[in-house]
Amino acid sequence: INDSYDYVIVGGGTAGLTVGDRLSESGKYSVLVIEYGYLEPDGQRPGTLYNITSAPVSGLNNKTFPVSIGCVVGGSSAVNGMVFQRGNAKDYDVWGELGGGNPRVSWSWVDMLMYFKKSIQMTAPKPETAAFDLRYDTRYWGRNFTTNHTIFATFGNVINPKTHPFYEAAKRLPGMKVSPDAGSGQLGLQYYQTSTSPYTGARSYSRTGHWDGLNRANYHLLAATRVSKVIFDRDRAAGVQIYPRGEKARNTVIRAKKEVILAAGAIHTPQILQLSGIGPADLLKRAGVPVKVDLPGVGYNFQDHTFIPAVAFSWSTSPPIPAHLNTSVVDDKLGRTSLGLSVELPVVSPRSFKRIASQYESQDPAAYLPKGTDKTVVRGYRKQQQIYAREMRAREFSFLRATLSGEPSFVPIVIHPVSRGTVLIDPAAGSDIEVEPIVDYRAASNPTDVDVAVEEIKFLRRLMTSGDLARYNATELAPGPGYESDEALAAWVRANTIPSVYHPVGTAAKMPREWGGVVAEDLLVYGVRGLSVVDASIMPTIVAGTTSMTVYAVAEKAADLIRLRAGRDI
Ligand SMILES: Cc1cc2nc3c(=O)[nH]c(=O)nc-3n(C[C@H](O)[C@H](O)[C@H](O)COP(=O)(O)OP(=O)(O)OC[C@H]3O[C@@H](n4cnc5c(N)ncnc54)[C@H](O)[C@@H]3O)c2cc1C
Repeated sequence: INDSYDYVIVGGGTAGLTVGDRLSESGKYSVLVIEYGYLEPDGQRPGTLYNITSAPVSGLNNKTFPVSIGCVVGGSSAVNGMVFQRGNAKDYDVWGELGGGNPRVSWSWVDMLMYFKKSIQMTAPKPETAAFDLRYDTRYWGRNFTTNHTIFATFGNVINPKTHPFYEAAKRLPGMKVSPDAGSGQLGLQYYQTSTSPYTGARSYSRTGHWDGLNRANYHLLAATRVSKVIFDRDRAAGVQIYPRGEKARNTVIRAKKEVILAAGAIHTPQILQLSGIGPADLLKRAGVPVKVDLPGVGYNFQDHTFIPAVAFSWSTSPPIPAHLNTSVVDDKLGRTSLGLSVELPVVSPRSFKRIASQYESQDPAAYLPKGTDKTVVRGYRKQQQIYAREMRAREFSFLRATLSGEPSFVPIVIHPVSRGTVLIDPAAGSDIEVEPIVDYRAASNPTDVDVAVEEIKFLRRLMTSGDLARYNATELAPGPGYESDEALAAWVRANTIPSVYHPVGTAAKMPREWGGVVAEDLLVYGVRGLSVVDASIMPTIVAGTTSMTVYAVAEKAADLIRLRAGRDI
């Protein structure tokens, strides 16, 4: 390990290793990735997570919840569920809208699609799945198999035939579409991939795609090492202060000649920024951290998907499976391909979507944000509110995601929540990086999210009791009898919602500074030079799918932006 590098990357997770690989591949720049987790000899150890408990969530009956994030080389991509989805095309167009109009950089769907194709190689489904209406289109994917140094999206070899009756029934619900490809950015029914190597059947993640086997003299990884803060020469990020895991007294500094890149994820990136003096000034003062830049958005705009673990039914007789699909279901190394739904609000709730949109639109934007939220952050939220209200009435923005497992039980996800939480250092802990930040999901703090969840339950009831599936006389087990009124359902939602699908995003948002943004369109942090953020924190709004695929694409795009400015003084 050297004393200085061109690029110092904080966090060897999903984004960190992707950027590290790209910046080092030409051989021109030296790159160091610093990761708190261990480089596990077996490549992964599921369950290697930070030990964080959330603040009590007042909208969910004051319960606390575990905050799961990977703590290992590979970060959350080493421990995640490997469900590999993108958001809606509209999600990225909204990112463009929330960019404030920088003519040189665009984050809209067409631009991001280029990076989805660069970052992920898709392997087509096997002939065994041909009997199903599995739609895919290679135009949405990278198809470069000349190297193992990539991330794979792979279909399983088999499909559970029990999904078929659900597919047929859901397809016939009014307004429902079938997506041409799970990566097309379009809504509807879709069979989707997992992040699995087609060759080995093992997890494909940032370590296998962007570290293992590269052996470049200019690409170093320092594992089991904590970055405690960014250090500055006047207004330029000059490097980071680090210490070996568990040995806080052994501080040293590694210098960055070109840029410090924060890729510590949506929980720890805002923590490091705040402990480096970049954040809401009043919070930093209370914690005794000298203020470098008063940037009120750091740690605000926190979003995650919320879900209900079971909206459950039982059959009196299960739907029959057509003989041609009823082949023996043998799980092989690639596992099964799953079937998902991505549904817009007018289809989830033809009766109530206009009311929900109008009520949401007319809210005072500060009403459900944390007390004392800075006016710039409120302004940014107002923008998001206008966009979300518009999209609640439109057909390109999903509000429900669920997997159709083949069993009469569902896990509905509020995929575009409007509540916003915070990730803030604990002022009582001062500048101690070992004390985890206070993670306040604030899920369901905005009643609109509860309204949407109630409509999701009614949608699933319609799927099970009308149309194709009506004849199987499903009995509802959860919520169950007695939950008819919206009020009763809302109370059930608050009692049963989990505030995180492990998709934390948004805490260092890419938005204009006057809208509470933390990074500009080029991902450079406002108010200093030579410091950028490249991870899930930069998403201004959460996407309608699992988040890792979007993080890979963000990292690929960021690497191009960073290389572009490498010759300039920033
Ligand atoms: C349990 C779980 C299940 C999930 N399931 C799915 C799924 O099925 N599909 C999907 O697409 N997504 C899933 N996700 C989410 C997805 O994996 C994440 O959104 C994505 O990986 C985040 O990438 P990132 O680069 O922002 O952060 P991470 O990959 O979390 O990387 C951040 C890294 O920074 C390191 N770090 C933090 N602080 C410091 C410090 N001070 N010093 C040094 N290093 C530090 C961390 O140890 C970590 O390795 C899941 C996540 C979890 C945790």
